[in-house]
Amino acid sequence: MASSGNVKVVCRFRPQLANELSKGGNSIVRVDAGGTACQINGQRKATFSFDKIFADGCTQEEVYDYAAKPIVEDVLKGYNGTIFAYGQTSSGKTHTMEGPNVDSEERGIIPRIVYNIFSYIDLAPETLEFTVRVSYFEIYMERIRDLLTDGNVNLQIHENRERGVYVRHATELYMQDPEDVMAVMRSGAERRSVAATNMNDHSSRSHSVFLMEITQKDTIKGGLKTGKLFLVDLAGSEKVSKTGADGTVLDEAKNINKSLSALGLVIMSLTEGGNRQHVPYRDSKLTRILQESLGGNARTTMIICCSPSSYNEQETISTLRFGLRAKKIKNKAVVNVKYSAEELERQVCRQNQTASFSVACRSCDTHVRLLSLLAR
Ligand SMILES: Nc1ncnc2c1ncn2[C@@H]1O[C@H](COP(=O)(O)OP(=O)(O)OP(=O)(O)O)[C@@H](O)[C@H]1O
Repeated sequence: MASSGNVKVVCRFRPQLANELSKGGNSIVRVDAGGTACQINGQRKATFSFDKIFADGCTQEEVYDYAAKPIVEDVLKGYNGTIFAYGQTSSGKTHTMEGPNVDSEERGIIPRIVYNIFSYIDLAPETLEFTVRVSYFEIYMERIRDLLTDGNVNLQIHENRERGVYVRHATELYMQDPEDVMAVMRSGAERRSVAATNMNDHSSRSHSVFLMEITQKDTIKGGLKTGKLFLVDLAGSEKVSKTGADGTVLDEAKNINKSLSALGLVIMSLTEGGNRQHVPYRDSKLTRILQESLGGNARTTMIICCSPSSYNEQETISTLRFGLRAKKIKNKAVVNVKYSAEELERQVCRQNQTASFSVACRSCDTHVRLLSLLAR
């Protein structure tokens, strides 16, 4: 089953932070009552529309319900899904994806997804057997580092027909319950590259990718359905004059800005009348890993995180423009299913029986045998 659709773009404004207020920043954003348009009333006046806009004061649950829940439902039907957070440094990406505390109402999208997937599994019929596999890595200075083990610091990206684009030798762990996943996330988060800057005491210096792969086997009909879910917390773009970056933090900032530019170029080629035959996915590790999520076989939601403060007006407008472009990307998602030989036979027979011209039994048998051989 295939379905085409645009990337869904959700915008979230966080409250003003102390450092913005201390610089005399005032809120320049007004979100309309319908929650799909916002006005920026700063030095520049502009209006932007998205699938949904959350003003500061919205809850983590509201963001999850709109931005993530439908993608989780799709992944459980066998589609690939991606949710990623984009925005300038300290705009609230990690707050949105993980939250400040995974054990409270303030928990972010990833812990909510994990608990929801396992409650779905608990309620599913016993004839379905599930496996949940996770990996967790970061792209730091254009190198892929495994966050689930020490020393695995320069992983390579490969592609084949079976798996599509994947990170070779990334640790993959099978999970039994949500607490397992949360423990894995916590230990991965401890390995993440974080630094203090003038804009954020815990600024992520890498793009992190938390990948969950859910496979369901129908023990009666046979056949396997697999949905891959990419949960991506991007490093924030930053103006080094504002973050005060120097030394390693400055090198990190240059790499972050470079890979975010590569992401911008990919989005530009997929939209704005660009040449879809030559989308520069290979220009950065980030865009290569997100290849299927941007213009490919996935349901994708992008959450653009913004500051409402006049202090960050320019960055907010540039993030909102980025979101507008991303909204034009078209994906074509298909259910990843492998039928058993028996199920294929049943389907061919059904098709032959409903065809308007009748096919001789002998010919039908021939087809059935051929397809079941192919399926083995
Ligand atoms: N919706 C929110 N409500 C309350 N506080 C928030 C919200 N969003 C972000 N914050 C606070 O703002 C600060 C920066 O948030 P966060 O670290 O999530 O930003 P970020 O976009 O991930 O930054 P970076 O790109 O530098 O890693 C944190 O102290 C966080 O707690």
